[in-house]
Amino acid sequence: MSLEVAVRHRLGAFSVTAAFSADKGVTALFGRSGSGKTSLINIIAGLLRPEDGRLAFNGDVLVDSAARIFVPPHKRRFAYVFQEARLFPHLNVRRNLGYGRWFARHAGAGADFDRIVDLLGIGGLLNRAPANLSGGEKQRVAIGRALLSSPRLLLMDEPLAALDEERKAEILPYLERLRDETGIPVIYVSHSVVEVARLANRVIVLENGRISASGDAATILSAPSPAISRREAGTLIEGTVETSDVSHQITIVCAGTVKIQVPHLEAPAGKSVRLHIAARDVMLATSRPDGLSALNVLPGTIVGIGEAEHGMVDVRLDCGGVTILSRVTTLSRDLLRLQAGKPVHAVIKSVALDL
Ligand SMILES: Nc1ncnc2c1ncn2[C@@H]1O[C@H](COP(=O)(O)OP(=O)(O)OP(=O)(O)O)[C@@H](O)[C@H]1O
Repeated sequence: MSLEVAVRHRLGAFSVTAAFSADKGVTALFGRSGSGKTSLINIIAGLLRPEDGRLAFNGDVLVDSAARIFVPPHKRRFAYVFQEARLFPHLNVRRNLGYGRWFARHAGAGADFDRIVDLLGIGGLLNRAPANLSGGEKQRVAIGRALLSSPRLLLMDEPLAALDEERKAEILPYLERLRDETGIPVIYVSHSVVEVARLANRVIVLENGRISASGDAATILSAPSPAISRREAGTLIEGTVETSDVSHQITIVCAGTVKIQVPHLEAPAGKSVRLHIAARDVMLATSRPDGLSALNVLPGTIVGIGEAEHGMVDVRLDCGGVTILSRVTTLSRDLLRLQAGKPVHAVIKSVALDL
């Protein structure tokens, strides 16, 4: 599949100008609040008609301002999942799901009801009314309804933003299954590094209505960017599960020449995993520390040190071919005489797991 976008649109004082293409897998539109993500996904959905530009899906032209072509949303065969589930309150879950299927029948493509119900774990909810579902369950039903319309492309605008951390964690594995098992390409709007790190194959960074960077998730999320808040800055590491120590509930993940211990994973050896290590969770030591409870202490070399901001700097390290970012105070930088080329040890306090 291929989605080609080259559009320009003004909204009051704000304008979006973006050109990119997306293929299979999950493409994240990533950026801070107000950067234009929703405007851009609405243009793709057909909810906004761009003043200028062209949009094509698999060679099928959906928008061409010069040729006055504008295919309306319902004829694009794209499904849209919003921040809130927007279920029909008077219909039970089965009938809400059936609504998506009704569209699919009319589009001539049947979708496998049981498979999607199973994929999203909503089999036990079919006779319930939306009012009696948790936020996470409602959102899973909304995703199921979208999938049952047999879309050519699934558009998701911050589908987890309205949920608390626990509910987000509950839904993320279902989104991963959706990505890995359905083959439906997804455009996923988010401002969360954790979600994008976990789900996206490719990331398009938006700033002030313009694309400021794009590329694979590991590269984009590991590079300094105004789209990434200082709280979330860090590095994304691609690794594979090596072994598990069940008695200590620890799994060892290999990334390049480095081994990283993480909380126990129910995953077979060889499975690919992504780890997100936030810079604020990495301390530096100029010699190997002893008697420390942190499990991961990686020797490395300083590659570079960023600009000071609010008395803090980001120190970029090469640890056996793996890039790690550490946030330290400017006072520590000076006391430890940190500079490029200096060998140090990175003490990792916690690793976020992105299975
Ligand atoms: N109809 C409109 N008229 C004028 N300005 C608009 C209109 N719609 C959106 N904007 C402005 O365009 C900018 C981008 O909005 P948009 O919703 O696309 O950003 P976003 O990145 O999705 O933000 P958020 O993450 O907060 O949803 C904002 O400054 C917004 O106020």
